[in-house]
Amino acid sequence: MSAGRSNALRLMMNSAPKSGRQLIFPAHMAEIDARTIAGGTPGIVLMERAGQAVVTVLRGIWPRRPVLILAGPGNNGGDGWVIARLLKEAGWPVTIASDWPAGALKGDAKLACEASGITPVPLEEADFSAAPLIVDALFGAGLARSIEGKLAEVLRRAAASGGPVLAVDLPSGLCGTRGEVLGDSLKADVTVTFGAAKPGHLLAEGRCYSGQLHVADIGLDLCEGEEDALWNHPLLWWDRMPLPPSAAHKYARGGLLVVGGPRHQGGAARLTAKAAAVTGAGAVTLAVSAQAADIYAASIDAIMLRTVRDESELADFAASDKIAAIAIGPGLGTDEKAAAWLGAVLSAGKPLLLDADALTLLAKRAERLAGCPEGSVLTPHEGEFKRLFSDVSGSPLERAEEAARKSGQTVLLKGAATVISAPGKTPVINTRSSPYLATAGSGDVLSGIIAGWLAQGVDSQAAAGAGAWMHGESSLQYGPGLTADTLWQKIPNALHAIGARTDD
Ligand SMILES: NC(=O)C1=CN([C@@H]2O[C@H](COP(=O)(O)OP(=O)(O)OC[C@H]3O[C@@H](n4cnc5c(N)ncnc54)[C@H](O)[C@@H]3O)[C@@H](O)[C@H]2O)[C@H](O)CC1
Ligand SMILES: [K+]
Repeated sequence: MSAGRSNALRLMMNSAPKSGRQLIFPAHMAEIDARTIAGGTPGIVLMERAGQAVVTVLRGIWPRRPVLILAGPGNNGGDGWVIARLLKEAGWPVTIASDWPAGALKGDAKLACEASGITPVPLEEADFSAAPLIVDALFGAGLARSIEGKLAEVLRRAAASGGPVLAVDLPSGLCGTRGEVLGDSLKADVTVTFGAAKPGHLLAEGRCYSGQLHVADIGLDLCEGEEDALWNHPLLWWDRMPLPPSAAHKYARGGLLVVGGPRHQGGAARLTAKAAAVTGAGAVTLAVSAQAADIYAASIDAIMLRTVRDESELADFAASDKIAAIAIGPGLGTDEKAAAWLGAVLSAGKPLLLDADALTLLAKRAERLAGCPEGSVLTPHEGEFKRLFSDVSGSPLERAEEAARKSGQTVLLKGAATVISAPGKTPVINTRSSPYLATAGSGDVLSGIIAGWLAQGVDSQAAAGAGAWMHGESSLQYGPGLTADTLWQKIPNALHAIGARTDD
């Protein structure tokens, strides 16, 4: 990416540089914390900065009001004690509820507690009746087991109070690695985390429990490239996307073959083809059988239609110079003919976008997965994933990574947070999306966007990352009333949003 393009993008997206997209597991963050302390920054200084960062966010959102801080036995609780002291110094009415007074604390947390000069009330006596602003500093990165008993009870009382909640680092009870709630947790309106977001803030229940996420820089010794995952953003892939040269020719901008299926399923492949064309593939051709051709022809304008007699004619066309990539699966069907057509495109050696029925067919004949051309993308939802990789378990992040390793391809596992994993590469988590995307045909549009980039020569990981982000951005631009029929019309808005203009 030229410096101009990069800077323009940063300005346009109002975003931090790429390092701001790092995701770090809690256990890894503890190592970074220890490294930073060993490098000469005392732990109490980090805790002071963490507390100060929380107070800055808190005061930027809420005017002065009663605050109830729930403080735990470890350093998350220590942050809570720093926050209590700083708010008290600023004249805020602060109560701290904790079963761990100074005598029960160790290290920096003990220092922070002693410096506050505040005596805590036991958690059981925490008074939520006035719906105070609740600061959840019970457990953070050190959560080691399920929250149960009277700790779960205090979280339930806090939730029932109706007061707003700010979580320190992680909502207590939320697993920062997998995003699952262990026992019980407290939904936060705002979460302030330190150094980098954790995968658990985004995966599974994490997004819903974390609320608005703020990442505070507290001077941790965090290196570029040591992240466990990346949070999807155009900064991760935009420099790998082509913009059309001034003298562009349609085939030079990428020929895409979309394989259609039977008459009654025609809509899916058409949506894929339209989305690919809008994404910038210069020439999109739908290949269909003679029996289905009239149905397909009825509602495509800029898409070319090619009637093929059988799999050998399809294989010849797929292998031709005009085709740079192939999308297959949406509306393909799962009968013998569909299986034969899938076999025909597998043999062409072009990057494939494999979705829907193509994944179902591959699950039935696992040896075919090994025959997929390098640089292909698989886009399973949970059900398709289970059929295709029945022996792979774990969190979405772990499963996508294992599936990418096994298949040798880029795997995009769809979900509330979509995970993209390419063999040997850092996985990417996409949360740019809207719930309105949960509608029939929306996946066909995603396939089209990814295939549109593959046809333009973009590598599979970048194509999948861009696909997930643009699909989500298009849905956000659309808002309520979204249907997959017209979602592709918002793809240009998504391109504009990321600054996809040719340079003057
Ligand atoms: N580098 C940073 O990000 C910084 C983080 N800070 C804060 O420190 C916490 C992590 O502190 P740690 O002491 O490691 O863990 P916790 O405070 O989260 O909890 C450990 C404590 O809790 C007990 N425990 C764990 N799970 C349970 C449970 N389910 N029920 C009961 N008790 C439990 C465990 O035995 C320990 O006693 C991080 O989140 C940040 O908030 C620093 O302040 C700045 C640098
Ligand atoms: K917490």
